Amino acid sequence: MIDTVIDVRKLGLTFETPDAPVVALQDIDLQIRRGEFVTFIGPSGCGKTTLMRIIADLEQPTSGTVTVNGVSPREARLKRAYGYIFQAAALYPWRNIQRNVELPHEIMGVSKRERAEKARRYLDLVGLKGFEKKFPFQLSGGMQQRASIARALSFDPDLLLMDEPFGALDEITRDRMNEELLRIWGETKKTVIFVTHSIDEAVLLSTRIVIMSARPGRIIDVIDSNLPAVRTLETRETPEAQELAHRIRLGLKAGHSYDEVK
Ligand SMILES: Nc1ncnc2c1ncn2[C@@H]1O[C@H](COP(=O)(O)OP(=O)(O)OP(=O)(O)O)[C@@H](O)[C@H]1O
Repeated sequence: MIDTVIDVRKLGLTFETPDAPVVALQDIDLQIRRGEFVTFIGPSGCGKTTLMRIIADLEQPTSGTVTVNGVSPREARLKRAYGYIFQAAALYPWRNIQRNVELPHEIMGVSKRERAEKARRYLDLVGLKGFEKKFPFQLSGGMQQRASIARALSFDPDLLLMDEPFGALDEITRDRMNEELLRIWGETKKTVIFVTHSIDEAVLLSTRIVIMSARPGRIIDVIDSNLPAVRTLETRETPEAQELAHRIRLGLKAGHSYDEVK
């Protein structure tokens, strides 16, 4: 099994627009190993989503190379090598939660019994046991987001791409989701790439923090976390965590971007 899950070299993307070219990403070099939890943090517009979209084959770079598990993003996508979780839960309102999780398996021709079993197992993992028959509108935002996480996990991808998945949630729900995610990550040992605007969230979750600068988006610092592997919400209050948060703040400031970050 290849240990380097993501290998990004000299990556750049310039969008051609009617006014002027927009240099979204420049000279990005990044390697992510199996089992890491890597967070991208930086000001709005620095290219975090674009970088994630290139990894997911939703956008093509204009220079440089990317491999996912040793193959091109396109091949990785066709092999369903990753799960992609967006900021807003993308659930079908006319299907109950269980049938939302089942849908992609249904399209792939998985038997009714097998897909029902999968959906139940992953809904249970994200703490939604007992809510299988509810429709999205009957659930809170956090529960809907957990349902989309269950759907992404149900393929058992080794890699999870999470683009500000908890950005729209209130702080209490967000804390719960952070705990939930720490637990799932601890249990499943997946590689996670996570985008956030929150320094606290980056500190709590990551094994490595990638700080990006304002446009053109570049990596200005990569910080290894020295926090213990097993964490709770209280870990954020430890001196080590405070020190890490401070280092992230300094990194963002060095990129002249701190004022734009919450
Ligand atoms: N299709 C596109 N055409 C032109 N410019 C684009 C396109 N997509 C993104 N951009 C620009 O590229 C830059 C990076 O955008 P991106 O969405 O990746 O930033 P981000 O760091 O994820 O921002 P946020 O934190 O606000 O989500 C921005 O300046 C954006 O306006």
